[in-house]
Amino acid sequence: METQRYLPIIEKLIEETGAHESNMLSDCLLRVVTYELLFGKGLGGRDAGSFRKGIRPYQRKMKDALKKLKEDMGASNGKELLEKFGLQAKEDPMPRWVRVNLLKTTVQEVEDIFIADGCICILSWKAVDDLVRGKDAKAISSLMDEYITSLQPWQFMSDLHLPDVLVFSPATPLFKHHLTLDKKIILMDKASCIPARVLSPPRDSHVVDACAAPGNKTNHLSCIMQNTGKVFAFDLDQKRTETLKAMVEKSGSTNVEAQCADFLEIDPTDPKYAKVTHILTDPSCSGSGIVSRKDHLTGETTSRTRLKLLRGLQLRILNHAMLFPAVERVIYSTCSVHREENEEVVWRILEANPEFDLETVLPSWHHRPTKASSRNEEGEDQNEEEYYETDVNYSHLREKLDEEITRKCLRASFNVDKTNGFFVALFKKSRNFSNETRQGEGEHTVGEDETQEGEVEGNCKDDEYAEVEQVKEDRSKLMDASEHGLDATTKSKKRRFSGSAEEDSSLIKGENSLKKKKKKRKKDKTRDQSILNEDDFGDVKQFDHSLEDAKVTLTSDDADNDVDVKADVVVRDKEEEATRFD
Ligand SMILES: C[S@@+](CC[C@H](N)C(=O)[O-])C[C@H]1O[C@@H](n2cnc3c(N)ncnc32)[C@H](O)[C@@H]1O
Repeated sequence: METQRYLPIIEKLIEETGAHESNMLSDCLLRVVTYELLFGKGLGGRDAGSFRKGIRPYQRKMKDALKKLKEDMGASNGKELLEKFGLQAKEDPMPRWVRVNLLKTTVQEVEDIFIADGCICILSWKAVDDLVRGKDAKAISSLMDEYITSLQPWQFMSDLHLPDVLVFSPATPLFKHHLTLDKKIILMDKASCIPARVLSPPRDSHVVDACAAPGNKTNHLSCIMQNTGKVFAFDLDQKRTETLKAMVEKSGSTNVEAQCADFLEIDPTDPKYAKVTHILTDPSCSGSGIVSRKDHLTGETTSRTRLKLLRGLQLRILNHAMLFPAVERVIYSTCSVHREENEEVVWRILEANPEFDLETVLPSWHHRPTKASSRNEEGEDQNEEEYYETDVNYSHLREKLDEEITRKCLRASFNVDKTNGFFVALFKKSRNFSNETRQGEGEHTVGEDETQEGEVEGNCKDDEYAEVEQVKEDRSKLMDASEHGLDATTKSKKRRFSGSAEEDSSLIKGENSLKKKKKKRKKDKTRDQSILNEDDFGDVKQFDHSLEDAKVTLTSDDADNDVDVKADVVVRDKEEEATRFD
């Protein structure tokens, strides 16, 4: 790391003295040896013989050049020189994370190629299993931290959590490396490699990548599925879909069908998607976790309105994913540090979809979300009061879900994990909810079948049941409507969002049951009563209205309108995407 800090000075001296023309040391070794010679402990050690030999012809010139540089810059020692170069204040840089594209090569081959290039592998993939065996998540994390902070320039190692990920010392120039250009390695943050690996669709499965461009995770899915089965990859943005398609082709993913489409418009009941069991949702987010941006510190992305809008989109995408009839596992990720886009989304989704439970994301990972009751996760602007104040008071559910989410979801951050800020949740459909149960649900009204109500109550208490049921019914109506084309969908959505919550409820639920539950709920404070009602979805509603308007126009004969409105929706999305993370 120290060599890294001095790198601009070292490179200047190497250039000035012509040492880069030496063919006795590789580029990386030359930099390390120069650092040791000029700023470090020197090259007196017994093992330094061959390095001394390599640098000897330039040793005198280098020392003279450094002396002159210090004089010119008015620095009396190395530390002052660093300051003069403006390097002192630099934070620890991000290590270079690399995912091996297993469709084109192997981890062993990549290790060998970098070693042949003069890099030093301090931990090979072959040694990882033995190293982590018997260790718990906390021990694995601190081991990872020890290794990663000891990485010297041009050194690299295998990751301890993800088998196809390598990590290089910061600033290792990999952008133009032939392995990168050939897409044998993909330069992506370690945290971004977690969702596909955790979703882990088996060979031959059918998978949806709902928000896919530029396609890093799509290719990762293909790798894990060994190019078998099918990945349906969607992205709303035309240009980004082109990038996605290029990525798919160049990276050797042959099982991907990429399409420029709004995932929310994809009909889950289309027979084409009947076998979709795994869905990856990585929707637009504030991007506040991206280390290089740091704009969460300036408040640029933290506007509550913006976060609410994004959360609306994220909720809709996740809810839509859960409508696929055969879906078993849905993974959700963001590169945001905000609870609104992370824990709160999971919270609401769990309540609206009682047939889904959380699964622990990467059990060997230590860093988990902080409980809502304990403040101050780094970088977050929430506090406990705000968290509960802005939302419904979940009473007994609040603690249960808080506990569940903080135990099973995953957080990543630069300070703890040397990655971008990231969040991952894995939803799994519970076995109690077979497809038959689900299809049958639409025909039941609450209260008519106490057994069924009892089953659901296993997931949430009576008071909340009515609202959860309402959302389920909404969703089944949307599915029915989608079978009857655009007009029907529009009508159904209109019904859902144009009327009062009361009107909607009476459309959806058995009157008697509704009255019974409303009477009971009236006793409670208004804010406490619902789990996922229209207010909760205010943000979603806003999105719905925009799509709604679009659809209404689309039903007219005016083809120009058609284009304009579609463009309008895309523009809105693009505005959100202005801060996205690729
Ligand atoms: C965070 S990026 C996805 C990154 C991608 N998963 C990867 O790993 O390369 C979010 C993407 O979601 C797309 N998006 C947003 N809303 C969408 C929608 N309703 N349907 C499909 N794609 C959408 C955006 O265009 C953007 O490309």
